[in-house]
Amino acid sequence: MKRSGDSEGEKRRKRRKLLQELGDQKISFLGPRDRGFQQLWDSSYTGLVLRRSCSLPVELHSQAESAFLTLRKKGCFLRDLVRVRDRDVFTAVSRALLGEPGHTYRYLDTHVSHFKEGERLFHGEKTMDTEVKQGDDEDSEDSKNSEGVDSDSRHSEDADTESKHSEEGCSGPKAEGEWETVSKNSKPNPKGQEDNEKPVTQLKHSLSDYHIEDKENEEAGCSQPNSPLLCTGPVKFNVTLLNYMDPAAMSQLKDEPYYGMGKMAVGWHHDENLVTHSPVAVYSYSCCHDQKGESSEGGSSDTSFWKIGLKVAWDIHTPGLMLPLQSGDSYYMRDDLNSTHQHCVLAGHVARFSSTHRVAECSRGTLAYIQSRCQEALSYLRTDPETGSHSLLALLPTTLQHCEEIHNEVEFEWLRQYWFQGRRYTRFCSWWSRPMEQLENDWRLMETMTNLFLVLVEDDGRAGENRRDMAETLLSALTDRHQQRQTWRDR
Ligand SMILES: O=C(O)CCC(=O)C(=O)O
Ligand SMILES: [Fe+2]
Repeated sequence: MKRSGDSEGEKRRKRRKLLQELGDQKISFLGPRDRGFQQLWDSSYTGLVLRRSCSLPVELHSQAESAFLTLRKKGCFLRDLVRVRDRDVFTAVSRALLGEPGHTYRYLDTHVSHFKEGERLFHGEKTMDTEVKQGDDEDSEDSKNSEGVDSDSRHSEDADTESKHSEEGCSGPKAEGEWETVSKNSKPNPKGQEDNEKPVTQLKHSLSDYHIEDKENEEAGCSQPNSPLLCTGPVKFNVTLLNYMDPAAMSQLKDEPYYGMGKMAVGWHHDENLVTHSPVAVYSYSCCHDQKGESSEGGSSDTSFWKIGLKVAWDIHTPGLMLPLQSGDSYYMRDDLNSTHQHCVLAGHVARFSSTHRVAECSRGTLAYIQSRCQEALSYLRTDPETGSHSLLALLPTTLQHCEEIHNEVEFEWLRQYWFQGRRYTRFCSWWSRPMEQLENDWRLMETMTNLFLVLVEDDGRAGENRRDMAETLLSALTDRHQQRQTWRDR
């Protein structure tokens, strides 16, 4: 989902220029209590749709809640170490990724989540492995709010939140004893497993259905005025990224810098790596039902609410929009909203889960894809069945170039990404272990190929032109690999 082809340098320049223009001033933003809010929404934030909690079945809310709490209890939410402007930083929110078997999802340059079909918590709904790629937004430094802390702190943090929630009885309609039942059921009992998987799948299906009867919702007081959903759906979401954060356990949240909207759980960003105009649907669940925020003075701008911030990308003149969310509310970013605008998540006072659904662009992100790429490269390698010795079947510079590109792709986009943090998820899901071993074997054969190419160009007996081309191609591939390996070593 590239909004523009700006290079990092250009973005930096643009950002600096805007910040200079802005000086010390904050840009204005509007919330629901402010006059002109709806007009601003209609004129500058079309594509944003709010779907109130009451438009989804009550059972779905309570099932989703059980699923979230069980996942948290099992430690499935992990903070991702992402790459932001050449720095590695931990996301403030903890995440888990669900999706099709063998599919991966990229954001901000790292494999983050890693589950798969058949595992206890996710059968029926599949988990996957996430790659991260450099963000392309102008605010990529805060594109995901993050802080450089040791990953181990996450464990104590999760433990803290768990006990905190129990103490405060912050579990919404469910009492603590019932969470126990959920987690016990989910272990040995297949029926219990299904109970945990279904809600996430069901959420995805409910949110993918665009045919919301506005009239019906209006009567129930559910609809947001002037924000009809177009009947374009249902859409087939292929990625579910779950987020979790307890603000009480997070002491170093950044302040939203441009508008003064408050503390950010997720900084300004565009969602990356989606098919063009993929809608993004987000279900928001906060652990205490925001009663405090609703009734207190200041209402929606009350800091106890979780809120979404939206802004027009590269624009310091259009006011920002701040949308408070009550537990069970969902919102959609439709049409080109995600590419023309940025969004952030503003932390409320209680712990909150969100289930985000998207259509990821995954043509180069599946296991089947990388396996077939490896086969392409290895088709130029012959192994003698008798001796096991290897030889090259094609000796052209273009073949060499092609093989070395695949070699780099499997090493840097898959193996290193996996070993960097994708592997953390093996304790919940071993699905990727075997395929990764196979990819590593393929990679090893490609190392053999590189050595054979090297022997070839070092062979003084070989004729001039071709040998020179081969040497140049090889040198450039090896230099590139060397640099990339150095970057990974530094990480
Ligand atoms: O939690 C939310 O409401 C949205 C989170 C988000 O922007 C993301 O995961 O990309
Ligand atoms: Fe997002």
